[in-house]
Amino acid sequence: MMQTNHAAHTTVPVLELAHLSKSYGEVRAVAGLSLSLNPGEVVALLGENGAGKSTVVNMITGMTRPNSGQIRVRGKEVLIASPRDALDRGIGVVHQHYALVGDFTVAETLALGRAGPGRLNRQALHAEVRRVAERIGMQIEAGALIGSLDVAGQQRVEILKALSREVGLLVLDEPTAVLSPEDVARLFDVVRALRADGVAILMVTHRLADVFAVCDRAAVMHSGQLVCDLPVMDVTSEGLISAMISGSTDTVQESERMPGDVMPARQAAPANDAPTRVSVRDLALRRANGSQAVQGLSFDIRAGEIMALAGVDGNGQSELVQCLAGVNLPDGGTAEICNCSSDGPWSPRVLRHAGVAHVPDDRRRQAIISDLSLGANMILSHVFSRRYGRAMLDWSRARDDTSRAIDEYDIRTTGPDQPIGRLSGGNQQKLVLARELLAGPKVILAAHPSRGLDIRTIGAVQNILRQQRDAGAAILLVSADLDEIRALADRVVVLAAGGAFGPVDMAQTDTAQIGAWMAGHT
Ligand SMILES: Nc1ncnc2c1ncn2[C@@H]1O[C@H](COP(=O)(O)OP(=O)(O)OP(=O)(O)O)[C@@H](O)[C@H]1O
Repeated sequence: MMQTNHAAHTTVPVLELAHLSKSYGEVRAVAGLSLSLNPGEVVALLGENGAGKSTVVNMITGMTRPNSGQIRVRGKEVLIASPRDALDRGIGVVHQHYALVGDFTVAETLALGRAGPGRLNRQALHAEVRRVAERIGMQIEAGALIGSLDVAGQQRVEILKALSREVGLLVLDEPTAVLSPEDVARLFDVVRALRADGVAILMVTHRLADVFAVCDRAAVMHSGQLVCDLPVMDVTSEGLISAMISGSTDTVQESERMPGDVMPARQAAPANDAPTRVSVRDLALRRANGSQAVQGLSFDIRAGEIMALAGVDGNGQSELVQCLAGVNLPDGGTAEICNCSSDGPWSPRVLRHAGVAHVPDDRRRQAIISDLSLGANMILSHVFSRRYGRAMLDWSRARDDTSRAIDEYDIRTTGPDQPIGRLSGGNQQKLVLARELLAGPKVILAAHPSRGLDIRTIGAVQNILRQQRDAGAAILLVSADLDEIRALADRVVVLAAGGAFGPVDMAQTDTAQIGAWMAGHT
């Protein structure tokens, strides 16, 4: 178990990074970064997309090696050779993408990867899960199947997994991005319990609310460098935003801001006679494992309207979006999009042809091919439309579109020929958005469009979605982020606890009500 003795807290930092640098070819991802974390300290690591945060995490957790500089764990210089080596040294990490196996129970998951058959004693394992969970006030059932847990539950398992080892530092990579407000509050309770236990926490986040809610210090990166490292009580949101955007805590010049910083008013409510573009009636959907994901769901989306589909991941949102994108057929009821019906021909090809754009929720598995260039990834969604030619590929048009997207979306890359897997996560997401919105779609299925994006880019992306809406697109916005829903949606439907709440006009509800529905309360 991790240390529990407060008397054992010393001033020796759990982790010290000294002049750490990492380059990928010409790109200096991290340049001379020094940062230390004391026991029981919660430090936020902030920065725009491509600032170098993941590279720092990767070096700390043994995913990649620094080119120069030192890493010291409890005062001793170390070379962290692998993720297992990091764990052996007391450094645990909870990534954004959980690598859990659905058929195992929580207790079995903790046992995975440990040597020795004696370890698989079911009772002992269950007792261990309960012991670790209770100590940090976490609610979790040792016998629950991973596949039956929602995303917040799976995150709790990942935290438990790390804590079942003797962890002095826990790295949380964008832990709140996928959670409902209630689950965020629960996570923060766990973070506070860990802090009280002397565990240091490094939290990578794009959300300033996380910083002020639970962090002790805020460390901001800009272009690979640490430009601010201050106690949270000494910083303001404006100062942090300035540091992220310009690398200085001085006030940001107007010219440095992106258009999204200013939220334009709604141009006009969708006309009552606007055509219905998406219609879902009594829809039933199953998960891949056969369980019921959605039942009795009905709503319409008209041209020029944004409907938010709120809820914590795992409550049927993925199944719904995949059905509306033509990947799956409904298990019951019907879906109609732009005069195509799920009772007739229904496939991604048919629906793309009808004008449907799709920003999937799982970028790495569904939206991009990492080894291919940005230009080739640009082509992926437009193969059926023949935008880039029929028999011969119009490569120069694809490159032109990609170059324009790089400028418009401020994508940090060496150019259209760079493999997309080399970009930071946020910059990959920007290319996916640019590609999907390129051809003026009639319907946009946008699953977590701003997940992983920095605060400036989120504003810009929200403005682009508003422009598309004003140009007549019908938009289904899948989101767990109440600020995003409030900023964009005209109406909202919530999927939670196997049921659907709404749809309801945003004017007729408030974020407290939506948050309560997301938690499954009526
Ligand atoms: N494997 C790689 N090969 C080449 N370049 C890389 C690689 N990984 C990261 N980079 C580059 O290093 C820089 C820093 O990327 P990093 O992923 O650390 O940023 P980040 O702050 O985590 O961004 P985000 O918020 O978008 O996740 C970027 O310019 C990125 O393109």
